[in-house]
Amino acid sequence: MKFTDTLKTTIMACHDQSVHHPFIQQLVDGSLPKETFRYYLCQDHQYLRNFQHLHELVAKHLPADDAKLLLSLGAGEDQARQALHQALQITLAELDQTSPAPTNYAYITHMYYQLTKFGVAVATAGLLPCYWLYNEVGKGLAQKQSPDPLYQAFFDSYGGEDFTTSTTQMREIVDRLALQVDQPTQTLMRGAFAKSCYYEVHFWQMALTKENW
Ligand SMILES: Cc1ncc(CO)c(N)n1
Repeated sequence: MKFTDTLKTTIMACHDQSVHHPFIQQLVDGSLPKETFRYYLCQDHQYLRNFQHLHELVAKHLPADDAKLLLSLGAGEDQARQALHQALQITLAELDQTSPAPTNYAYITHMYYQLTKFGVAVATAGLLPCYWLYNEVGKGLAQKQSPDPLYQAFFDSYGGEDFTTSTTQMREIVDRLALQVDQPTQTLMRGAFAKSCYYEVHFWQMALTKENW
């Protein structure tokens, strides 16, 4: 069994909590207020910027092939996001000026902490739920047809072939890293993964309540 196979129960629990969460349910039935989705997109822009920066930091510690692969993973998502930003007329200034809300801040700082405290293998495990969860949610909701095409486009971008390939590749990177570390470090990798899953679920709640300081 590969290392990431042992994480399946954790990610599927996170998936179940996500699809039952009112934020996702309201995207599916089209009732989510546009203001709430805008809030989510602005917060998520901040999240993704830091997520990308973490990819750059982690890549410095990986063999050249995996470093290149890691840095190529997020490209498709950027394009899908730009389309959503345009549709909702969210400006670059607005995206840049958004300050991370408490849950977002906690998730971001958690990812940096895993890297500085425990190193590259643990940090990379902490980045994996981001791919895996959205891919599972996207695959499950790709055929649902939300009455709001914008919301359906959001799901479709994560359920499609490109993001599925990125998710598989990220799992393979984590599997290769797990083979190179000892058992206690594998336990830390599981811990980083589980904490990120926790924050993923709370990210929906943060958006739904438009959490603020
Ligand atoms: C918080 C969060 N997790 C995962 C993804 C998927 O990339 C995202 N865009 N945002």
